[in-house]
Amino acid sequence: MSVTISIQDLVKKYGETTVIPELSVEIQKGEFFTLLGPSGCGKTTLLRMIAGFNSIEGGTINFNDKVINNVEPGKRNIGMVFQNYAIFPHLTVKGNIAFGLQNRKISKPEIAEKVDEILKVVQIEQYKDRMPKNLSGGQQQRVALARAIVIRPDVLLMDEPLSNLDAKLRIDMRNAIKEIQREVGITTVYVTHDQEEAMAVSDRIAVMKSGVIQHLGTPQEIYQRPANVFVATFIGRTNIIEGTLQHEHGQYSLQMGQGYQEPIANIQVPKSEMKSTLPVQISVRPEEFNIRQDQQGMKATIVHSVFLGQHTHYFVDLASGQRVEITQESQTAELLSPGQTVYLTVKPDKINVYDIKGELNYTGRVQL
Ligand SMILES: Nc1ncnc2c1ncn2[C@@H]1O[C@H](COP(=O)(O)OP(=O)(O)OP(=O)(O)O)[C@@H](O)[C@H]1O
Repeated sequence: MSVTISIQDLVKKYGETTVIPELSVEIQKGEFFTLLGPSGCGKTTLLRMIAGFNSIEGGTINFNDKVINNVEPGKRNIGMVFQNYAIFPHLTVKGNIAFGLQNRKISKPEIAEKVDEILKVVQIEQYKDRMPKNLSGGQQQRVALARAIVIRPDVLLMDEPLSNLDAKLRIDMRNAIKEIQREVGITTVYVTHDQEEAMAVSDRIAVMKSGVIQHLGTPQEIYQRPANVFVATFIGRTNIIEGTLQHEHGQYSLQMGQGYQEPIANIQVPKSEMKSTLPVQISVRPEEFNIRQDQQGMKATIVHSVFLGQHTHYFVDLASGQRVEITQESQTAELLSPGQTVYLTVKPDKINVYDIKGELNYTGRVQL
């Protein structure tokens, strides 16, 4: 029941093209682990390798201590849920869920008991005798999930399971999936390109680009200290601003925009790159700016505002001409008007400073 998945130096090639070059990761027992990244980054390819549907051109996949590279898919004890449900249209809900058990030499009363138990877990007991065509998309997806977990798999693999559902149902279902996964405790690998969905369900996320894991961490770590500019811009919204990092008497300060300099702690620049002035890219999330009227900070001009109830979203031009997005709690004070001059400061501990290529986060833990 439930395994650790260790992936070592895994390589996937299609003909001459390498889609995954030497990927290593360890997915913990019972963990909800998500592969997140843009279309074509190799999420599905990696999931299919874990399932056994794709050949492996190098490296190993282990379930606990056992190498499963050459174990056929049917013998890996895996449950799978796909985007298109893949439930049998000619079987009832019960029939669909029982299907996987009927091949497993389990007695009929025992099958009925297991099916009833799972119907409760995924909360579709009242539909057990219905045909799939008489169910909503969300209910069909619950059937698919029930069918995948009723066999008590060691690993649950899900590939974009919610993408066919409408926006509200997607949110309800992702909460349901998270709850059910927690209840049954199966090691789960989940594929999505939707960063909000990934943040909502995952214990840890691997953000991928071109077959390479760019950042592996908890949703909080990935949001607050993205490893590089690609991750910072892929997860949530952010502003990337050019600036310079000054180093004097062992202290760092950040120059951003005209006339705005802020001492900054927790900076680690590799010795080989250290200069007294280093051009950098700075990532500031919209909610980390302070808008001020007291001439402290970067001078900027309000372009327009969008009132969203609890929050107001401002588009603001810096003196350099760069437009940034700022989210503020809507206060009782009046909205700032287009054309109005304001001053911006940022919370220094919340910003991320990257090398000029955007590849290395000087603010995070980096290898010196
Ligand atoms: N059978 C195949 N033959 C050749 N190339 C393939 C094959 N399957 C996938 N690829 C390529 O491998 C890369 C990774 O594809 P994959 O489907 O794993 O991406 P993905 O991250 O799951 O994308 P999406 O979110 O669009 O499903 C892509 O460049 C794709 O074109």
